[in-house]
Amino acid sequence: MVKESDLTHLNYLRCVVRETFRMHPAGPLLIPHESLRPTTIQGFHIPAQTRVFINTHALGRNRKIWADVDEFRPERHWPADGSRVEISHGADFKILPFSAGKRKCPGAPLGVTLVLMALARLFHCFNWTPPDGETTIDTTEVYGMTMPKARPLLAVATPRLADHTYH
Ligand code: HEM
Repeated sequence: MVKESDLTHLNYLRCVVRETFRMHPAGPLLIPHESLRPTTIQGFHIPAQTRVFINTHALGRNRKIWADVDEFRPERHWPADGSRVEISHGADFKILPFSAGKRKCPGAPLGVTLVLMALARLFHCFNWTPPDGETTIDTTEVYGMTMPKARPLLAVATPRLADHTYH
């Protein structure tokens, strides 16, 4: 069974999770913040006490940053030097699933570990197919403070390991 110590080595799975957060961030506008003092960022003036939203959903679909934005393509995150794929934001700030800075999600390491572990075990233990008669899995979302799926996920799990593994 997959162990926590395996997770740093599962680089393709890490790409899958990063790509999922690029396309489907849990909070599309993160949590609203307020500027304490006036500032200017890349020519945009932000007065003090302005409510600021970070549109991380738009960041993940920004065509100046990403090619083929609507394609789920985990390989795009594969590091040329073989280093570990970063799922929280890296130095380039190209995705911000947990926000950044001093109010960044303090649960990010735990969140990343739980998501990786759940997926790793589900992929290791089962083959997954769409329900009978369907060829794809519907990933349409509802926009709001969070982004739940529009329709419940329906997928068929078939065990792929020896029986005793599941007890
Ligand atoms: C995949 C899982 C998770 C995601 C995608 C996520 C995402 C986020 C985001 C986007 C924020 C807002 C940051 C901002 O203010 O801009 C946040 C805040 C926060 N998260 Fe998470 N989170 C996850 C898991 C967790 C876990 C497991 C915990 C606790 C064990 C946690 C605790 C918190 C807390 C306390 C804040 C508020 C931080 C503050 O305002 O200073 N999160 N999270």
